Amino acid sequence: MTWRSHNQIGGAGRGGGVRTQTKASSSHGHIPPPPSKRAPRPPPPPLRCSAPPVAQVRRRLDRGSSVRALPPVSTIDATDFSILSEEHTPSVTSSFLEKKSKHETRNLNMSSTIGGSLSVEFGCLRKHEVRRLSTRQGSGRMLSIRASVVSSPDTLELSKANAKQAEKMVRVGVLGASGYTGAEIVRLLANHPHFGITLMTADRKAGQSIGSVFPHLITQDLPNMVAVKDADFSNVDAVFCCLPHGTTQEIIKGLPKGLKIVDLSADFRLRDINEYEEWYGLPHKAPELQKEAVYGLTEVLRGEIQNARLVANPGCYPTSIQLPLIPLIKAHLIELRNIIIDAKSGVSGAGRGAKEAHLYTEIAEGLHSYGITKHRHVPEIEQGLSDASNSKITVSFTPHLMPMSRGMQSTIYVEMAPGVNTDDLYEHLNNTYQAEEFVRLLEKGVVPHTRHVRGSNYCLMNVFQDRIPGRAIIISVIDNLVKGASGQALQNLNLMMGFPEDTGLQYQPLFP
Ligand SMILES: NC(=O)C1=CN([C@@H]2O[C@H](COP(=O)(O)OP(=O)(O)OC[C@H]3O[C@@H](n4cnc5c(N)ncnc54)[C@H](OP(=O)(O)O)[C@@H]3O)[C@@H](O)[C@H]2O)C=CC1
Ligand SMILES: CC(=O)N[C@@H](CCC(=O)OP(=O)(O)O)C(=O)O
Repeated sequence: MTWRSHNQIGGAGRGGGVRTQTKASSSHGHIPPPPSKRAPRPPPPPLRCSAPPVAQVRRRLDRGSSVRALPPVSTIDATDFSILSEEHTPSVTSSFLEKKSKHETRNLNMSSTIGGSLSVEFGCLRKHEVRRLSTRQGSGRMLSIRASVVSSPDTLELSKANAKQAEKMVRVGVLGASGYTGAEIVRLLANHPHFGITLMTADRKAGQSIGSVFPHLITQDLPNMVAVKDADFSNVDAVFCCLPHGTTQEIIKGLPKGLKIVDLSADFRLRDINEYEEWYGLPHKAPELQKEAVYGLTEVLRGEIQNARLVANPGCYPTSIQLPLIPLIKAHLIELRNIIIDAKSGVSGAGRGAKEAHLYTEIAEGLHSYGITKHRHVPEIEQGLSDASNSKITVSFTPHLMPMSRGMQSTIYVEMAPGVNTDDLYEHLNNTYQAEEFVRLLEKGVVPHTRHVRGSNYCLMNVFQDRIPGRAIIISVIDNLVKGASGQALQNLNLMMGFPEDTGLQYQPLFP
């Protein structure tokens, strides 16, 4: 019996899934693993940056005695767990376990609440990666384990693996670290096991420390921000470019050619540079790089992103809109005409720079429509939808500013194809995204709200029947700064560097 795991549902992380297995109890309460689990395993392949994770650790939980870590079957940072809390319902006993300090014993008294016997196999845990998995035992009891991995001091294999990991640390530059998306990159990388920030740039705030610009990041021991012109890229393997559009093309053109780049601006998103010039009112200054750029809508273009050097990270509105619409268009479930999109954004979507339209007095206590018929995300949305249909699609799109700091909702009105109903749309989206970590269809009838994704990389969506026959309403929500910007950018750089795409992104939403 297998359970859905982060890696199994995480796309590029599929290389190693977290699996759990339950077993019936023996008279001693000690159940040997099934024969297939006991067969000698081949020696572990070496850890490589570009390889999917290989480490596995197997633990066996025995009735009333202990949680025992079996010897690592491969190079692994092993850790232990202690009971964090227990929850009881008439049919379910849940034990929430958490990692013990790395110097504590591996034998933990599990108490009788666990019952039965359980073998839990964690695939591919990486240092500092946090996973949660649940398994229902034969008795109907539920065991939930929240695990993270730290260095285990007691195996030689382990320290070798750690040394290899350290060698492979990716040195990351954040250009525009004093802005909202740059700060969000710094926050996300604080828990990334393989990416370390070696360079940060700013413009007006050049020369300042991260703690002075963003006190919430004071705990991060990072270099001071420098102006781009003073940046030393000799210590950098990859950059997140979090700069305003228009300034980005020339800066990226001047970067060393060996760098991997994820550009969060709009400068490389439109394949047609004439279209860029028309919608952005600027000449394109790096058309040759435009040809190389890969559009970074991760769940749709994962294969191309993996091999890219320069990724154009999608805009926040286009992300929330294309994720539900592209699969429906590809499957011919909706008509290509009369797609109407009503979208709302938190004010952080506009960046940190002071603008009159974004003053508290302009934003609070009201709703602010803008960019009607001419928002610069229209060509980006239409490019993605047209690619999906192999024909030119046009949409009606109206964005709004909401009196909230972060969050984005797109409410999308579509006509269904003849003979198609909302159950068909639901089933198709469900099938499309069931293996994805970060895109989730809610249960039927449940309404996605921006508060359900705050601070996380999730896109939640659902489909509703309109009162007008043949029409459906799709609601999609993201956090504009995470899945709409820095989170998706990190997902992409993970892929480009050969790591599971969810690395460093396992944040649950902050609620309430
Ligand atoms: N905010 C969002 O939700 C999203 C933003 N994006 C895009 O990501 C990019 C960054 O956005 P965001 O972080 O919100 O923007 P901010 O305005 O908050 O930050 C901009 C950053 O760029 C620096 N900067 C400004 N002008 C220059 C320049 N001429 N040369 C070098 N550095 C400069 C700023 O430095 P300093 O502070 O020192 O002046 C700051 O670090 C933009 O292209 C934006 O459109 C994409 C998706 C969503
Ligand atoms: C609320 C707000 O102002 N949002 C921005 C879009 C944010 C975004 O995705 O920007 P890029 O396309 O530049 O990356 C806007 O409407 O221009």
